[in-house]
Formats: sequence, structure tokens, C-alpha cells
Amino acid sequence: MSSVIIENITKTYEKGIVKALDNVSFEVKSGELFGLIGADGAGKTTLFRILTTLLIPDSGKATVAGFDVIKDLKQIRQIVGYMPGKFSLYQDLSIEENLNFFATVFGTTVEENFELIRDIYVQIEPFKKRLAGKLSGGMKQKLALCCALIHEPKVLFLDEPTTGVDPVSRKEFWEMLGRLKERGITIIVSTPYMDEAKLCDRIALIQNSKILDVDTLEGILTKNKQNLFAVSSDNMYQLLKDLRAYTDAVSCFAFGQHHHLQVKTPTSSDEKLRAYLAHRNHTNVSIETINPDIEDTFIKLMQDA
Ligand SMILES: Nc1ncnc2c1ncn2[C@@H]1O[C@H](COP(=O)(O)OP(=O)(O)OP(=O)(O)O)[C@@H](O)[C@H]1O
Repeated sequence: MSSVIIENITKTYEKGIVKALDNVSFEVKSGELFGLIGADGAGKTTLFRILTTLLIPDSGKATVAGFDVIKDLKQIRQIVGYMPGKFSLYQDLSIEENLNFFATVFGTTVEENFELIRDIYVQIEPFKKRLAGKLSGGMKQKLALCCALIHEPKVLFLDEPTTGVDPVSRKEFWEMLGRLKERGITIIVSTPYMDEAKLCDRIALIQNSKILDVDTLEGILTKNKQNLFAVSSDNMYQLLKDLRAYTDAVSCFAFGQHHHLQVKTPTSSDEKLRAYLAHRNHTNVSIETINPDIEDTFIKLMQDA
């Protein structure tokens, strides 16, 4: 059963000049941990605001747990938890006060739903008198998650919860999401970090207001096979230019210590490429055939779009 259904949602700002969502459609199944992956400005926050009834789309239809995001906003607000990317906490209230405040707004108490947040809350409880404004990034993130959970939502929307958070806290956060999923909560989480795709049941890739693909990570990688070489030499700057000018090149991008070169021919030999680079006076050349990862695939989908 689908928990969230999005059909042809379009949203613009500034009298139609800025397109934030362009005919977006996909479904999230009940109990899924679903990732919305895309760079800054792709449209993730706009979609979350529409699904949590804070914004009205220009056109299209969406339902959350069967409720319509325009007609049934009261019901939706009772059953969703939303952790916005920014400003979800009252900085001059303490941990304890923030939590009590959010519980009261939803007509519940911290005690009533404590079991749901216990795991997360025990980690910040020693600091419960501290003002939210004085907490570290990781602690703020845990408190914000507790506040989004305190009314026991059926569907949880988390907008870039791990942006700007250290790697250890990021890992812990995803482990917490795994435990919440086991309790049957549908979770939709947005992130600009491609490596977090592997932690989701399914993902939607979003770029420039459009959905590029929706599937499992494996599904997306399998559908978008490409012939790739990881190439390096002593002169990486010139190498990028030369690889882009290579006759068999489709595209080439810098990836850390290597450039990833996509070639047209499946049987393209590295010998031919090696000879070409030698002719261009490159030294210390390394060429390796590699399988594309999610970042390579995202770039390919962007080019195909
Ligand atoms: N209130 C607004 N007025 C005008 N343009 C806006 C507004 N909110 C968002 N936009 C624009 O809409 C597009 C999508 O923005 P959105 O915030 O939804 O993306 P995002 O993927 O969440 O990125 P970010 O993490 O930077 O917020 C961007 O071009 C953004 O500049």
C-alpha cells in the first residue's frame, strides 16, 4: 500500500519565473525508508512543504496516508512529523522545554509517547536544561527528531537532517532511522549526500525541479550501465581537457584523485586510450575500468535529461 502519492505536482515562485517542481510524480510505500536525493535548489524543501500542507502546489495532486494535501490539511498535520532543514527548534528554550512545547501543540505529553523517542532522548537527556541554541549540530539534530516524533506520526518527513553534521553523528542518525522504520513509520528523508542512497529502501533522484528516476539503488545502477574508466596522470588539469577531447569520450568529470571517463564503445580498450594519452605527453598514467556508482549515474541521468 502507498503511504504518499504524488501526481504531477508543479510549483513555481515569483509569479511563475522560478520553477521549483516540474510535473513531479512518485509514490512512497507504507513503511518504506525513502530517500529524496538532490543538490541545493533541486526542489526538495518545496516538495516537503507541500506534503506537510505548508505550501499549496500550482497544479497536481498529492495524498499522505490517504488524505489530500489541500483538502485534508488538519488530518495530515496530526499524522505527519516534519523536521525542517532549518529553524525547527526554539533556540531560547531548553531541550526539555522544546520537547514539552511540541508535545503540547499536538495535545499529547512527552510521557505518553516516550517509548518512541527513548533511544534518541537518552543521548541528550544529560543536557536537558541546556538551551537549544547552545547545543552542538548533532545534538540539535537529535532534539529536532525527538520533537518531530513526539506525537507518534505515521509519516515522518526529514529535510536534510544530516547536512553539516559530523560523520559519526550522521552514522548514528541513520541507525536511529532504521530503528524507527522497524516500528512501521514511513520515513521520507532528503539529502544532498549521494552515499546515503544505499541506506534507503528506494530513492528518487531530483535535479532542477525534475525527478530523474525512482527505484532501488541497485535498480538505478543496473538500468544505467555505462562504460567507465578511472584515469589519472601527473597533470590532472590537462588530463581532464584531453580526456574530454578523446574521440570515444561521452563525458569526463573530476572525481577525487581520478577523472571518470565515460566512453561510447563497450569494448573500448585502455590500450587505445593509453596510446592517446602518451601522444599527448602525459606521464605516470593510470587507467582502470570501473563500475559506475550513484554519483556517476546521477551525472549520466542529468546529461540524458
Ligand atoms: N520562497 C521562495 N521564493 C522564491 N524562490 C524560491 C523560494 N523557495 C525556494 N525557491 C527556489 O525554488 C527552487 C527549489 O528550492 P528548494 O528550497 O525547494 O530546493 P532544495 O532542494 O530544498 O534546496 P535547498 O537545500 O537549497 O533548500 C530553488 O531555485 C530556490 O531558489
